[in-house]
Amino acid sequence: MKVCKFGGTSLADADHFNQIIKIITADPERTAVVVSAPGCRFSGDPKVTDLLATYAQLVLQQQDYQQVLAKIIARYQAIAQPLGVAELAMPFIKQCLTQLPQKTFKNQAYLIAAFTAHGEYLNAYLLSQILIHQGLPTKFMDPRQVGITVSNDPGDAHILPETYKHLAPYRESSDYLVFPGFFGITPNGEIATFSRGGSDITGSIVANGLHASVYENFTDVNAIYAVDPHIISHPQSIKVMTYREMRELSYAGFSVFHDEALLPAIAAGVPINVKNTNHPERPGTMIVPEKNFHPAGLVTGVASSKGFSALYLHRYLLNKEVGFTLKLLHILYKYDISYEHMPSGIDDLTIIFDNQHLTTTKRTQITKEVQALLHPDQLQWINNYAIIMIVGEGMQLSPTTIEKIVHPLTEHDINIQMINQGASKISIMLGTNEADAEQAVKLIYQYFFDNNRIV
Ligand SMILES: Nc1ncnc2c1ncn2[C@@H]1O[C@H](COP(=O)(O)OP(=O)(O)O)[C@@H](O)[C@H]1O
Ligand SMILES: N[C@@H](CC(=O)OP(=O)(O)O)C(=O)O
Repeated sequence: MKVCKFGGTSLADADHFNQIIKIITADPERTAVVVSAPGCRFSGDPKVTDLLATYAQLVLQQQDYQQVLAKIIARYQAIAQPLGVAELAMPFIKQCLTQLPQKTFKNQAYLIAAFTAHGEYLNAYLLSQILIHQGLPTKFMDPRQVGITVSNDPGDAHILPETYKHLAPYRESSDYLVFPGFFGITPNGEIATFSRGGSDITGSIVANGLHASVYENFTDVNAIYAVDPHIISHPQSIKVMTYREMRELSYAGFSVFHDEALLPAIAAGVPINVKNTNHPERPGTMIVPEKNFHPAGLVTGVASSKGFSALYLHRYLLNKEVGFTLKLLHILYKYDISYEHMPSGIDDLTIIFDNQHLTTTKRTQITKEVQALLHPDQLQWINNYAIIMIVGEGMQLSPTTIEKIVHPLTEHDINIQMINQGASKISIMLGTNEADAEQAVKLIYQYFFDNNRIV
């Protein structure tokens, strides 16, 4: 059995629905399907998930939501009508969407989760109706009935292990199984979503639970490229990469695949194949376990991510002071703040935070407490911080990679604020100003990949 996940752009309109049905029916192994909500049809077109988020906000602010509700219904209508299922599917879709404001939710975060999850929920329902209409035996895999069970974190849920037991009975199914991506049901019966882009996570969970031979992730690009195509046009494709290379690159900005979507597939040893919905005949990128992997070059990919802040602390003899880091971590724990990285030297320590987890109030609280408890000689916040991740299994074999990375940057006067060579030896992380990040990525990419030069 193969699990196919289709992203929002692959489900944006009726033509794309026809295309994905061709893909599903072209291979008898493709029986499990995971769908996102309808995505952008053209540049500037809102994703249904974003329309649903606006709908939720208008309801919370007790403002008129009729216009956005009509837009959401119209997106489903525009798919259902040409595919001949408007009469069959639209009454349920309209009813679900219209009744959302009358439902009661534990708190605002659960309301937002339930509204946004309906993008996937109704799209999976719609695809099921279309497949049934075309005479294909199909089950709509409603997460509530199937038992896709997630933690009590409404917008950032994690899968609970019982889900895999609940999926097991469907392994032998010969029907098409259509799952909505992006959300599950908490033990208390509330809807909770994964973080944005989280339908990739559902695909991986389903691939694990159904013991799939492969997890095919269909999107709108031919492959995972060695660099974000928004930074370099027509970059080199990656043919094969390892799970851990992908994990590091998706964490640092390769938005094509959610960084939390690797774990379930890894746990079950399911290879992932990222493919283009519009060119399914192309091989795409295979993401595989480390064993038996032979790197094609030193570096597999270069990613960058903005939106970080760094707290720099200097204290003479920091290395000799027992408990300094412990006290610091205790302060972060007290204010419920996670950190991303913590490189340190003999007298210095830098902690890098993702701005999404750091409110202005929390920042003020930590600053005061660090000053009061740790008495640093110097404390400085570095704003507009970006990280750049250079990743490659091949880097383990060469002691000179760091020199090759740093050289083009120093030649172009790019100030590197931090260098962190991961314990895994397959990645090197740099910290720069946000303003320099894109240029740095371009220079590193050009050095390692341009003119088909694989170093
Ligand atoms: N290294 C990369 N390789 C391929 N695509 C990338 C990369 N980095 C960012 N992207 C972007 O990811 C997009 C696909 O992800 P996404 O929009 O989430 O697709 P989907 O709607 O199919 O889930 C591509 O269109 C591309 O712009
Ligand atoms: N629709 C959700 C989940 C998702 O994964 O979407 P997509 O596959 O279009 O990235 C979102 O927009 O976040």
